[in-house]
Amino acid sequence: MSVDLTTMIYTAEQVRDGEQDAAARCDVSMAQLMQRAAQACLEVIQHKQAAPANLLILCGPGNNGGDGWVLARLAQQAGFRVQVAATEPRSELAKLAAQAWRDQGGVVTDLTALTTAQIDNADVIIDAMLGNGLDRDLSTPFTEAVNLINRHNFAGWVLSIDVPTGLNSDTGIAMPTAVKATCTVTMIALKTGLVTGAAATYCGELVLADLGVSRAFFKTPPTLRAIQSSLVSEHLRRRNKAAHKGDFGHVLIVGGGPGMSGAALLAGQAALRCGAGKVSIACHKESQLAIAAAQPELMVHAVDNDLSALLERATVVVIGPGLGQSPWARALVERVAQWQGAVAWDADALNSLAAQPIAKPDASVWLFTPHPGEAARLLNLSASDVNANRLRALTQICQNFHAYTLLKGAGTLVKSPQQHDAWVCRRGSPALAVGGSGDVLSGVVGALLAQQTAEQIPTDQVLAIAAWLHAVAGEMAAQRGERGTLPSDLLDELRTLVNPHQDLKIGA
Ligand SMILES: NC(=O)C1=CN([C@@H]2O[C@H](COP(=O)(O)OP(=O)(O)OC[C@H]3O[C@@H](n4cnc5c(N)ncnc54)[C@H](O)[C@@H]3O)[C@@H](O)[C@H]2O)[C@@H](O)CC1
Ligand SMILES: [K+]
Repeated sequence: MSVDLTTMIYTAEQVRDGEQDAAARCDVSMAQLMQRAAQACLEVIQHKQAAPANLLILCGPGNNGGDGWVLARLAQQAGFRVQVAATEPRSELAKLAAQAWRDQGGVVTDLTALTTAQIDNADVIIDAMLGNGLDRDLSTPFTEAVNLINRHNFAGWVLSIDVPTGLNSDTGIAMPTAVKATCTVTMIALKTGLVTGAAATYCGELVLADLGVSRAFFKTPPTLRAIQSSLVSEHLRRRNKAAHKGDFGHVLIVGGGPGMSGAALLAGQAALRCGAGKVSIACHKESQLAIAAAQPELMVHAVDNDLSALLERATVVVIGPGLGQSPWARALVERVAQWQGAVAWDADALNSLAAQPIAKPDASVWLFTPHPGEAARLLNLSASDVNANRLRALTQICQNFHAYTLLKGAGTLVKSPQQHDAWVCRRGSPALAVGGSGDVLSGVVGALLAQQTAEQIPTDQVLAIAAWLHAVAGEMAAQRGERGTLPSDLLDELRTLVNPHQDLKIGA
């Protein structure tokens, strides 16, 4: 069976523990692995830049530096003009590799004396300062080197070996700054910190170098799995030609408080565009007219605090879009929390649960879609605590609330309460960073829940599929410009994406 190695993602500890074992099983020594790591980097450089070009290789104390020292030697042999600026090598392999570079006549300057002129003279900077051994905040001389590399006016490009220096390879957090690479060549396996958190700001293009041992390594179960398009196409097949609307569920969206009709409308439109059989909206009386006028396919009900009749007819509830935090909103939250079925919680519905928790009935399935601020409120933390370790925050929400959870933000994470590993969405666009985007996502979740039976979608895959659809719709809408894309622009794209098997050309 073929495995897409870029879909399985590991912590630094898993890579450290697993790589030695995998290397032994493949009968490869650690020195050979380092040689292969350097060779892989050289191939990436040669692909982008013909020799002779000026390479400046910055080497740190550990084996990340070791990769840099070996690369220096190989690159010089391949005809590049190579300069090395380094700190004292400390690991045995790095010491040997540094000696081999000097034996070849290579010149070394001290990293503490790195100058702007050295940087400006380079066509390519190779960052081999620190890799997955980073265990504390950067300090001199690494901070200064990172700042020099990140200067806006550097005309060349930057290759980081394994992990951009300063980026925590587990959390994707800069400690406190990190190299902004054009390209990161990571060894053996993708690390969690390269795909979530602030990773997208620092990693550039990600290249996986398997060093000939990845397949042995991948026996280790991953911490994250990348959501792939196949998950969508497996479940959203062509519809049965004899289908009727009752087959595709009835979504009840509870939200649309005074002045916030748009949020409920967007959620309702997304649910319709993603294939829900029927969509009702329970909103404040002040919002009813605006929503009903905007989308005739929506059934719009003004509610006080009695949802009983609507809940009886619903197969799925989405609560939160434009709900607000009034006593009216809280009464609806309390009523929905008692309902036994699948409930997608978002926005102020999550804030309400955070302020006054309510236990989930055993027979209910709850799905949460917080952004980091809402996640922080659910966990009684600050948003920066959540961002410091997104995977940990996600896991805690799943456990504390027994809820399937999607944590928004670049590198959206998804986890179910029963499973050890989590999903990461590697797709998306900064175009999605605009109010209303989350409302569309909750409508997508509602539509998938409504079609769960018809399409046989396991509950633990609903949020993963929703995250992918929303992210890719964002990418598609952003093709006309990231800035200024509106959540309503996603609706047409979603319609295309939820019909992956349909050839939309009209025949004779
Ligand atoms: N072990 C392997 O199988 C392979 C490892 N490779 C390379 O080895 C790297 C890991 O090597 P190491 O475990 O030696 O780790 P690193 O080379 O990332 O760094 C560890 C060293 O840096 C120091 N350090 C950590 N944080 C620091 C900070 N903020 N400021 C200053 N010094 C700091 C540590 O005390 C230690 O001396 C990988 O990232 C990869 O580049 C590759 O050669 C491929 C094979
Ligand atoms: K590095």
